[in-house]
Amino acid sequence: MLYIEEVFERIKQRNAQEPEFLQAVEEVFESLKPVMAKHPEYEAANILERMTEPERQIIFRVPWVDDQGMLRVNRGFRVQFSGALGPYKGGLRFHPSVYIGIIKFLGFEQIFKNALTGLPIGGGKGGSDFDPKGKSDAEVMRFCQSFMTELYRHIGPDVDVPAGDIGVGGREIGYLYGHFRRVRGRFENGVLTGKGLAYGGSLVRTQATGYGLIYFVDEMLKYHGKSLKDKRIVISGSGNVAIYAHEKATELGAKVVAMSDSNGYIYHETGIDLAKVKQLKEVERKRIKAYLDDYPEATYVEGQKAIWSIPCDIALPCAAQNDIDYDDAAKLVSNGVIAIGEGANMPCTNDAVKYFLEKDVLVAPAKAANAGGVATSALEMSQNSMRYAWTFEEVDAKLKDIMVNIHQNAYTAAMKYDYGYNLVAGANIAAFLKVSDAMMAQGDY
Ligand SMILES: NC(=O)C1=CN([C@@H]2O[C@H](COP(=O)(O)OP(=O)(O)OC[C@H]3O[C@@H](n4cnc5c(N)ncnc54)[C@H](OP(=O)(O)O)[C@@H]3O)[C@@H](O)[C@H]2O)C=CC1
Ligand SMILES: O=C(O)CCC(=O)C(=O)O
Repeated sequence: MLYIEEVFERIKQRNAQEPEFLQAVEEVFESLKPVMAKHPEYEAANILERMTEPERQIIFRVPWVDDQGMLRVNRGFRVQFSGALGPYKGGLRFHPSVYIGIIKFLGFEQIFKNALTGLPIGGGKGGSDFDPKGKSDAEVMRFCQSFMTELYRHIGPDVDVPAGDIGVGGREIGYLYGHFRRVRGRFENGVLTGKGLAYGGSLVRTQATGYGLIYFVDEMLKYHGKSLKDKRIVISGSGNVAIYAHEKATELGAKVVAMSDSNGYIYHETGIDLAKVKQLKEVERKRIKAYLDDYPEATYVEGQKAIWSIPCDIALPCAAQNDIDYDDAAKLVSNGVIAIGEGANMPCTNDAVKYFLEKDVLVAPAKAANAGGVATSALEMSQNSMRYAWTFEEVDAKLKDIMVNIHQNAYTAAMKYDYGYNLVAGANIAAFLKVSDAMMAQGDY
């Protein structure tokens, strides 16, 4: 058996209850076969087994009191996966589906994504099975304070720097930072990113993942002599990534005809009014169905999956993992899709990605295409260290440069290992080489 297969067998045995983590590892290992064949030194150093075992995993109790005075208990997680390139860096997800396997898959992906940014950040991820939906601001605050009461001892600007992910946005980061400052007794704002502008946040961080995704997709299209102009786009989700992907895609001449939340999707043939979606989601925290109150001519369909039956040129899954499976991929292809931009983490199953590539659909893989968020977080860390703030235009220009470079590096790595224009393999390889060389230089850890 090849080394890569032997290691995967051991990983399967050790993590049998974590299908999402195994899926993420399998996808990376598949890409690495020619690299391992060419570089026996990685096998000799058992790099793959080291890279797939987190450096540290913290699981903790989060008790909090709801508005009725009931004491509730959730579970908190922080997985510090790899510190080879810099402080652990990655978001916090608050969602009822969260368990250790989700946090490990996200943390594993984050190692590679962060390496692709070219900035000095390691990979980590955290979160809780707490559901912020339907909770009052006071309940969310009490939860965040209790969560930070444990987390604060494990993080720091040079140790581990959390940020947002699903269910964690500006409100939650504010409560988390307020409590960190209280228990630490010092203003140390480089400990979290995605902060408000008044206390050390960076301009463009809110927009960064969505904008970065579109900069990457645009680069991919340009490489093939195409552009976003007049393209029909379907986006799943209507959260942070989805909203700012819509904003930038529209600015570049595309038309977004559908968006969703976990209850269903809206379809609006003349183009979805983003200002209305922002008001519903960022201000009122309502369901996407309420879009019809202002636009009765639009359609609302219950359930998430059917959104992929809508004919489009470009599909941007920006909600959760495994959103597009093989059947969805087949529908998208038969309706003429030309490109997929993965805004979410691992939004396509491995067989869906394979199918798209077989059918010559351009795939912008998540680790590369949604790296703009964490890259801008790293820019926020730089500004905090300097006690300085760049303008919107300065940060946006850096973000764009980073996305163009990631595209170039993924493409170069794919070509070098005979994958052609396969950015899924190219991104995995470029990131792997960077992390593994840092690990080799640092000895046997
Ligand atoms: N924020 C960031 O900077 C980055 C985010 N990502 C990834 O992008 C994706 C979206 O994140 P973000 O926009 O920040 O999150 P938000 O919480 O802002 O939005 C998530 C959106 O996805 C919808 N959704 C649909 N199905 C699910 C499901 N099963 N589980 C959770 N959400 C679901 C949510 O609907 P509802 O409200 O009904 O739950 C909501 O519209 C995630 O995969 C995240 O990991 C990647 C890189 C950076
Ligand atoms: O900004 C960050 O640190 C992390 C963003 C994130 O969670 C992600 O890239 O998936």
